[in-house]
Order: sequence, then structure tokens, then C-alpha cells
Amino acid sequence: MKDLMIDVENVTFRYDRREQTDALSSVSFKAEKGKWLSVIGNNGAGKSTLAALLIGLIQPSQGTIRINGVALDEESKWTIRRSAGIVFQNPDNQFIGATVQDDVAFGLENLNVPADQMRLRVTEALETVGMLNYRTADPTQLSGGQKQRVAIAGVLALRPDLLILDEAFVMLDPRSRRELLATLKRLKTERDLTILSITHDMNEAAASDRILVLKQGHVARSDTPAHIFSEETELAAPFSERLRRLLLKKGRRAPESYRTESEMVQWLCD
Ligand SMILES: Nc1ncnc2c1ncn2[C@@H]1O[C@H](COP(=O)(O)OP(=O)(O)OP(=O)(O)O)[C@@H](O)[C@H]1O
Repeated sequence: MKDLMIDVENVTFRYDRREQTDALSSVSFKAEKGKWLSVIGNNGAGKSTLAALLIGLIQPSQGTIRINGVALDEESKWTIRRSAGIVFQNPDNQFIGATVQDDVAFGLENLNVPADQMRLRVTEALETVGMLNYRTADPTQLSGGQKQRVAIAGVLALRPDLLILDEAFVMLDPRSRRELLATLKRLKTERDLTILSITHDMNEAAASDRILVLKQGHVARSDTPAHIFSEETELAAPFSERLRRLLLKKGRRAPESYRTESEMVQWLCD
């Protein structure tokens, strides 16, 4: 088995002791280095709670979390955060700099990265998310999708080993979303970057390496997209699976099992 980037064992978390139910209950899963893991589940399933736990913003009531082999605790979280970045759904809460480039540079200043290295990394990160032309703009004046891209650049500039995205693409238009997903996939391979992406977008989940399905604070399933989408009929299926089911329903020829979008195109062309 490849090295693990995330190893979560029996994690339970409750926001308030007075509450009756746990936000997460006995959650266990692993993510290998250099893989893309999507976390899906209905509203309130515990996805954002899981993201907050993984970065040490909150501490589990029970269980252990290991990031890159290091047990996460009050002390180690600061070291872990040097190599693990998180982007939240609402980028407004994440801006600190007066210009886009200042904002992206902020995390690097905290890490004492030399000035010339810093300029290089800021340029590279802004280019990656397609926002280099806005480097001197005021971040508060950007559109929602542009703000999300700058927030992603801020984390990419830190060159993390682990990137956690909590609905970080929701404000992007479909084309920007596709482009950014493709770019991150490339970085995943080039830098052995591990990505954990919380998403409601089934097409995005379908393109990841593995999917974790959370249901009311429990892990309902952890498997490949192929297994999950061909077996879990309750889930909103990605486009390629909906098309496959529709063809079967109409009595047309269709693949016997789930195909990704590109595999479906290939199948239709053959
Ligand atoms: N700050 C908080 N204080 C108390 N309870 C909370 C808090 N944040 C979340 N919860 C509760 O914890 C549970 C899990 O919430 P969480 O936000 O992790 O779900 P989610 O899967 O991210 O949902 P969504 O898809 O709506 O973002 C829910 O029952 C929610 O009401």
C-alpha cells in the first residue's frame, strides 16, 4: 500500500455536550498520498466538521487523526498546517491583503519565505488559477468565483502536500470549474499532491480516485466512483451514469457498468 496522507481512526465529534447526537460518530478512513478523495453526503452529514477536524480547528472527542504519519494534536497542528492547506466555501472570510498578490503572499510571509521566492510562488499560483491579470486588484471587489480562485491560489502558493477543499468551487462557472479541476489534477500528479474535496458536484466526485460517503455523521461507504455510482442508486448519479441508465431504460445498447465521462465517449465512438 502506498504511504498514507490521511489516516482517521474511530473519530467522534460532538459540538455541544448537551446535544443528543454526534456530528461525527466513529469515522474511520484513509487517503493515500497523491490521490484525490471526494467527500459527499447530504446537508448536515458532517463533511465540514470533518474538514475542520483534519486541519486541527476542532479536536475529536474520541479517536485519532494522522496526517502524513504525524498524530494531530494541539502541538503538532502548527507543523501540519505548514504542509496542509484548506479552502472554504466562503472566500470573503479568508481575505487579509489589500491587493490580490498581497493576499496570496500573506501565508508565505508567515513562513518566512525569501522575497524573490515569494514573488515567484505568488505569480505561479495566480497563473495556475487564471488570476494573474488581477494581481493588483482589490480582492473585495472581485466576483464570487474570482475570490474563490484567489483563495485557492493563496493555498497553492504554500505548496502543500495536502489540499482540503470545502465546497471551494461552488461559485465558479462550469467552464472555470472544469479548467481548475484539470489543473489541480495535473498538480496532483506532478507534485504527488493529495486532495480531499468536499463536494455536492457528482461529476467532480466521479472524476476522483475514491469517494467517501457520509450519512448522518457515519461513513456510509468508501469506494471507487465506479463501484459507488453503479451500486448506490439513491445517490444523484453523474452525467455519464444517468446517460447509461437512460439508454438501458429505452432498450438501447449501453455499457454493462458505470463508465466515466471520457470512457463513455470512447464507448459511444467505438
Ligand atoms: N458550529 C456548530 N455548532 C453546533 N452544531 C454544528 C455546528 N456546525 C455544524 N453543526 C452540526 O453538526 C452536524 C454536521 O454539520 P456539518 O456542517 O459538518 O455538515 P455538512 O455535511 O458539511 O453539511 P452541508 O452540506 O450543509 O455543508 C449538523 O447536524 C450540524 O447541525
